[in-house]
Amino acid sequence: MTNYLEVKNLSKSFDSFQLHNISFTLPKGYIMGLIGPNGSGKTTTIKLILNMLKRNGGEIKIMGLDNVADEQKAKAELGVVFDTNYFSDDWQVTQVEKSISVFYPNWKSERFAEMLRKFHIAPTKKVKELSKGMQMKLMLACAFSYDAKLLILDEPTSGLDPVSRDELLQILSEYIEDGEHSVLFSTHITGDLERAADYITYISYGELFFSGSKDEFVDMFRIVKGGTEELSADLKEKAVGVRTFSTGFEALVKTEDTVAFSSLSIEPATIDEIVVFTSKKGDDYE
Ligand SMILES: Nc1ncnc2c1ncn2[C@@H]1O[C@H](COP(=O)(O)OP(=O)(O)OP(=O)(O)O)[C@@H](O)[C@H]1O
Repeated sequence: MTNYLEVKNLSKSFDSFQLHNISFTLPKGYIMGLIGPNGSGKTTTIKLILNMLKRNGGEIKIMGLDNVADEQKAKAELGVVFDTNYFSDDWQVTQVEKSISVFYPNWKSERFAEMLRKFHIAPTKKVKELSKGMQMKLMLACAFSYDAKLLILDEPTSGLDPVSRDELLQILSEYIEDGEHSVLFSTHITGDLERAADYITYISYGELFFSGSKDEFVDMFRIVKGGTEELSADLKEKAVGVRTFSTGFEALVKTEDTVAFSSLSIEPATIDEIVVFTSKKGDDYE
C-alpha cells in the first residue's frame, strides 16, 4: 500500500509543551481525522508537516518526499486549508486565481472555473465578501485546480453551520473516491469523523494515544453501565474513566476487560465518549 504521509517519531519542544515521538501513516486513497483535546499538539503536528515549524526530531515524508529536504516538490502535491483563509481580503476571486496559479505549473483554469460554479462562488466577489464556508470552498477550489494529491486541513469545519459542514465532508469524500487522493484533517467534531474518516490519529497532551482504523479505535473500548451499588473496586480499577450520577455510573472499559463485568450493561462506545473519558485521564467527574 502506498503511503501519502508518513510521520515517524516526530518531536517538538516548546518552553511549556512537548510533542513526543508521534508516528502515523496515511495511505493513499483515505481520510484521516486528527483528534485530541485543546492544546494537545494537533496544529503543531500540522505545522511541522508543512515545515512551518522546525522539528526537534523525527522524520516526515509526503508522498515519499522528505518534507524539509524536498520541500518545494512535496508542497506541489499538497493542498492546505486553515480555518482562516490566507488570501488578501481585498482580492477578487479572479485575483486569487492569478496570484495562486503562478506557483503551480499544472494549474487548470477550466477546473477552477468548474469548482467556482459547483461551489456557487461568483468570480467577481472579493474574499472579504465571502462567508467563512465560501472562503473554505475557495481554498479547496484552488487545491483542486492543481490536483493536490494530499489535502491537509486544520479544523476546517469548526466555524461552519451543519449544512456547510455536511457539504464540506461530502466534498472531501468525493475527492478521495478515485483512490488517488488522501486527506488529513484535524477536528473537535467527532461527528465529522463518524461521517468521513477512515483512520484516526488521536494525540493526547503531546503523546500519541492511538493511530489506526476508525473501526479498530471504536472497538477498543466499551461503555459499562450500572447502578451505584454495582460500581465495584475491581471495575473502578479496570475502568479508563468513570462518570457517576445520583442513580448509577457509566465507565469506559477496554473491550478485553469487559468479560469480568458481563452481568452489567455493556454497550459500544462512541468516539466522543472515548475522547472525553480518556482525556479526563481516569478522574471521576460528574
Ligand atoms: N510557537 C509556539 N511557541 C510556544 N508554544 C507553542 C507554540 N505553538 C503552540 N504552542 C503550544 O503548544 C501546545 C499545543 O498547541 P497546538 O496548537 O498544537 O494544540 P492543538 O491540539 O491544535 O489545540 P486546539 O485544539 O486548541 O487547536 C499548546 O500548549 C500551545 O500553547
